[in-house]
Amino acid sequence: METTSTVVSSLSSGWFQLSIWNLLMVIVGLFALLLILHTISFLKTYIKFKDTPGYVSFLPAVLDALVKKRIYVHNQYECTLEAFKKNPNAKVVKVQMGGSCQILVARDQALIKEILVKKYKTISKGESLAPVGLFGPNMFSADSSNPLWKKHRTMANPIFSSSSHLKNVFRVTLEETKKMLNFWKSIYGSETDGSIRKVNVTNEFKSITLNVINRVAFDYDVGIFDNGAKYRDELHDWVTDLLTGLIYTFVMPKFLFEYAPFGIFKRFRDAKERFKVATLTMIDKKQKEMDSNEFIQKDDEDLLTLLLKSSAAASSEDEKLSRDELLSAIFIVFFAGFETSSASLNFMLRMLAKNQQFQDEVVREIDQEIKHADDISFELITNKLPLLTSFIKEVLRTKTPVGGGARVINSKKGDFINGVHYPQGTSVTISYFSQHYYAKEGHDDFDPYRFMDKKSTSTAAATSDEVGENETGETYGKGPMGELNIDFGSDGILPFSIGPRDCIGKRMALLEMKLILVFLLKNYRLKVPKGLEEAQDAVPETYIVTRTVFEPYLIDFETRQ
Ligand code: HEM
Repeated sequence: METTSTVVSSLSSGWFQLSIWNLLMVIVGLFALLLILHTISFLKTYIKFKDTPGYVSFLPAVLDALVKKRIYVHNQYECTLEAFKKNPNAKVVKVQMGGSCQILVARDQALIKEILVKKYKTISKGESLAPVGLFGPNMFSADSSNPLWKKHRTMANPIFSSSSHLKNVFRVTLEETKKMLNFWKSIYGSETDGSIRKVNVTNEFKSITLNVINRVAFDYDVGIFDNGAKYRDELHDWVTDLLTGLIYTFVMPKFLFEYAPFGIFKRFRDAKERFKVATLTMIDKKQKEMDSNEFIQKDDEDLLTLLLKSSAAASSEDEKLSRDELLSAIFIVFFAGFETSSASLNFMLRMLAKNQQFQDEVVREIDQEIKHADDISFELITNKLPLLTSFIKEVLRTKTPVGGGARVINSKKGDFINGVHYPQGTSVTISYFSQHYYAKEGHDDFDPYRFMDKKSTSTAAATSDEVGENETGETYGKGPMGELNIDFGSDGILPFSIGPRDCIGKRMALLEMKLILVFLLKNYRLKVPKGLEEAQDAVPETYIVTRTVFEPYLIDFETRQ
């Protein structure tokens, strides 16, 4: 009996030892197989792009970023700039990480124009940004050859370009800025002279840009400033879950977002559902309003009204907008329309608070033009205050909000870039980040006067109210934006990209940001809070989607006497 049990136990422990050993062998074997496959893929890619100079890492992109302790997107931008620096004469470089490789373009305005303007249909978005189409393809995610893109872009264009709509942006922004200051006073408290201290501008500007985009584009009042800090925080958390989850969908398996009952996956699902319900309610409310006799025709109709009207007028079912299409159109304007502007404003406020002497000069410029904050006019914002305009451009240059525009070679025959042939499927990115570095030599050399002497070289319709497109789709004319216009030709920067796929909201963003700055500077002196100078200098910057900070910027708003 004893002998039998000893045999059994020694057998089973032997089997156990054997199975652990086997398991280890399987893991080592799998790892070796993965390594071999990875090496083959790395070598194949290396050989395919061997003629293009650049940055090469054996590690896949996620690991390369981990090793450098950088956020994934930020690492891509820094490696691109490194590649350009290492190859001082190159206009085209590569960034190869593991088996994937991007071709990147900067330094040559003619080449950038050729790709973004002339070739926008062949070197286009492809499916690279498909995940941004959360509720189906939209203006941002759809390829240039997709008729949906042209349809949505054409419908939305008047909202973001015409004089009457831009004046609406002006009016709404001014109203919201005043409300924002009262809101700040209620949550941060104010001193007897009205000064407000240690305002977390990184967080606060999200509220105003959210409010403005919703009112302007959808005639919908989110009302953040009419409710307390709790409502604001809850709304910010919801929106953050939606946007963070969206970014993760680019790099993590899809099924996690559909089924995983925990963490960001669940929060993202909940946020998406909440967005859907809120938006459909908004659509139904607007539709009811339009169906009722009380509907008032306005010449600055919002995007939602335009979309619903054009869908109602469509002659065939195909031309009508489905509910998902409407949802998707609304989502993209909301998504693209607030984070970029609030992040840019954050850096603008910080630069002004940090550079007191420069702030003096800007304030002098504003004081020379207007006596009182009530005198701020559309004309003042669009056509005057050249120093402030130059400052805004310099912040957009050095703190490039969107670091690159990803494209894919779509034509079967491939395409030539700078004389080199690249096959179909090659990822080609215009590196706005690197272009801004080379645009005026010296990315970190912050010079707010840099753009003072640059006059726009836009030829057609420079003084008219119209903004148009030439035969290649390049926008021309300053239109209602007057001098508040970024011209790639003379300024050398492209924070809003150029060509038919440029930022549809660029005029709105510039107007909104400059108006908020003028209103704040007319009423307050911006300062870094006492005792926090060093800590604020040390706040690290990064890119998550747009350029941002790891910790918030805090600003004192001291009432001007
Ligand atoms: C400082 C603020 C902003 C910056 C820096 C910015 C930047 C950009 C850039 C660089 C692109 C092109 C991306 C690419 O090359 O693929 C873009 C596209 C776009 N932006 Fe903006 N943006 C800003 C504000 C806004 C606002 C306020 C809206 C409001 C609607 C908006 C809506 C869009 C849309 C819909 C597109 C896609 C257009 C298309 O593909 O046809 N953006 N933006």
